[in-house]
Amino acid sequence: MRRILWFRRDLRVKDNPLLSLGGEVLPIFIFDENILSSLPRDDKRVAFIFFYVEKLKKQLKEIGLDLKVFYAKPTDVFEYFLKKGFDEVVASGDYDAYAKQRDLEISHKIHFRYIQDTYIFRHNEVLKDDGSPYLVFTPFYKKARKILDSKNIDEYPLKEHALVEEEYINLTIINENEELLSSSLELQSMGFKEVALDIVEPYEKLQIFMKNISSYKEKRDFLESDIGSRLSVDFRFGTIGVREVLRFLFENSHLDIEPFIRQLIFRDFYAYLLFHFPQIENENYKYSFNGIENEEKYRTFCEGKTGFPIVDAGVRELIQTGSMHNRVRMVVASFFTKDLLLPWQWGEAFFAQRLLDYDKASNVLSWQWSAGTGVDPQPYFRVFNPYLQSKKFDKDGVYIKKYVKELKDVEVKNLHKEEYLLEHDILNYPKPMLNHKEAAKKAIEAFKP
Ligand SMILES: Cc1cc2nc3c(=O)[nH]c(=O)nc-3n(C[C@H](O)[C@H](O)[C@H](O)COP(=O)(O)OP(=O)(O)OC[C@H]3O[C@@H](n4cnc5c(N)ncnc54)[C@H](O)[C@@H]3O)c2cc1C
Repeated sequence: MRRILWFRRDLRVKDNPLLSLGGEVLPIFIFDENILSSLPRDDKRVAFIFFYVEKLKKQLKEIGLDLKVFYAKPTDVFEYFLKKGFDEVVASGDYDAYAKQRDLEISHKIHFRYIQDTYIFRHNEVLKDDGSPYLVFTPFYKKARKILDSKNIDEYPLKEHALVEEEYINLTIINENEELLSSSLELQSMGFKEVALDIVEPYEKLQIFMKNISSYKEKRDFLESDIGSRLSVDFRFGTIGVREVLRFLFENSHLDIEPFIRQLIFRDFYAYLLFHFPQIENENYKYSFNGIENEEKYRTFCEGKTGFPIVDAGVRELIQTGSMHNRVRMVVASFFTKDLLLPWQWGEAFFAQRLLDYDKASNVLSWQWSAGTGVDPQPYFRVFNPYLQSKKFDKDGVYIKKYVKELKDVEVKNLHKEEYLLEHDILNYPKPMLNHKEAAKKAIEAFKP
C-alpha cells in the first residue's frame, strides 16, 4: 500500500492513528491557499500552525520519515499526485461545510480514508436507542460517559514505515497556472510575517492545569484566577491528542477530574451536532428571528467602545491576544445578540477572524447557544446582565482594568454600575451605548416565538 498521510488537525507524532497504518507513506501538510489568501499577513494562527508544522517535520525525521509541505489549493495538490501511483489518502475528519466539500472533491480523484482522531467519539457512536442523534447535552453526556469507561482512550501504536521518495526540503507552491514552484520553507514564502507567539507546550499546560484541577469546577468562571487548561488551541490543531489527555486524567482519578471531562465531551457534542445538522453552520435551528443588521453598532462593538466595561475588555483581550476567557465569551455573545440585536453570524465571523482556538463547531454552536437559536441553547428569554456578570466574576475589576486602561482610575464598585457609567464622564471612555434593562426587554420581545 502506498499512502498519502495528510496531517491537518493532528500536528503531532505521538498517538497519531495516521502513523499506525504502516506501509509506504508520503506525509504531507497543505497550507490551504483558499483559506490563507483572505487572512491578514500577520495572522497569529498561521504563525502558530507554521511553528507546529516545523516541529512535526522534525519529529517525523526522528522516526525516519519527513513532511512534504505545500502552499496550494488542496485539489491541485491531489491533481499533482494523481499520476504518482498512490492507493489512498488518509486523514482525520473535519465537519464544517468547506472541509466536507473539499474532501468530497478530493475523494473523486483518489480513494479517501477517514480516521478517527480529532474527537473522542465518531459521529455515529453516541446515538439514542432509536438510532437518532441526541439533541440535548445531558443525555448525550451520560451515554458518552458509559462508552468512555470502556474504550476510546487507547494509544495508537507507531508502526514501521517506508518513506516515499520525494523532495522534502522546501515549500512546494502550486500557482494559479498549476505550475510547481519550490521556495524556502518559511512563513515569508507564503507572504506572511513572523509574529511573536507565546507558545506553551501542551504537556506543560496539562501539568500546570493538573495542579488546579480540583478547583476547576468552582473557579473556572472567575476571570482573575483564570484556571482553565488553555488547551483549546492544542485540541484545535492536534498538538496534543484528546485520548492522551483523557488517559492522563484517568491516571489522576483520585482528583476531581469529571467537570473537565464533561467539557471535553461538550466539545465533542458540538462537533457531533454540526455533523448531523450541517445547516446550523449558517442558519438558526430554532426560531426565525435572526437579529437586525446595523453597521454602526457593529463597528462600535468591534472597536471595544460600547461603554460596557466587561464587553469592551473581552473584545480587546481577543484583539490583543487571540483569545478570550470562556465566561467573557458568553457575556459578549449575549450582549451582541440580545442587547445589540445583531445577527449571531456577524459575531461568529468576528470571533472566527481572531480566535487562535477558532473551531467552526464550537464557535457556531456557542453563538447559537447565546442567541437562544441553537439545537440545545439557553432559553431565548435569558439575557445576561453584563454588570451583574462582571460584579460576580471580576469583583475587583482586575480583568477589566487590564484590558480597558481608560478605566484604571475608576473606583472598582463603579465598574459594575450602570447608573454611574451613564451619569459620569470618564476620560477617553464612552458612556454605555444603551440601557441594558430596556435592551433586554426588547430582545425578549424580538426573540419570542
Ligand atoms: C461565543 C463562544 C464562542 C466560542 N468559540 C470557541 C471556538 O471557536 N473554539 C473553541 O475551542 N472553543 C470555543 N468556545 C468555548 C470555550 O470558550 C473555549 O473552549 C475555552 O474558553 C478554551 O479555554 P480552555 O482551553 O482553558 O478551556 P477549559 O476550560 O480548560 O476546557 C477544556 C476544553 O474543553 C473544551 N471546551 C470548554 N468549554 C467549551 C465550550 N463551552 N464549548 C465547547 N468546548 C468547550 C475546549 O476544547 C477546552 O479546551 C466558545 C465559547 C463561546 C461562549
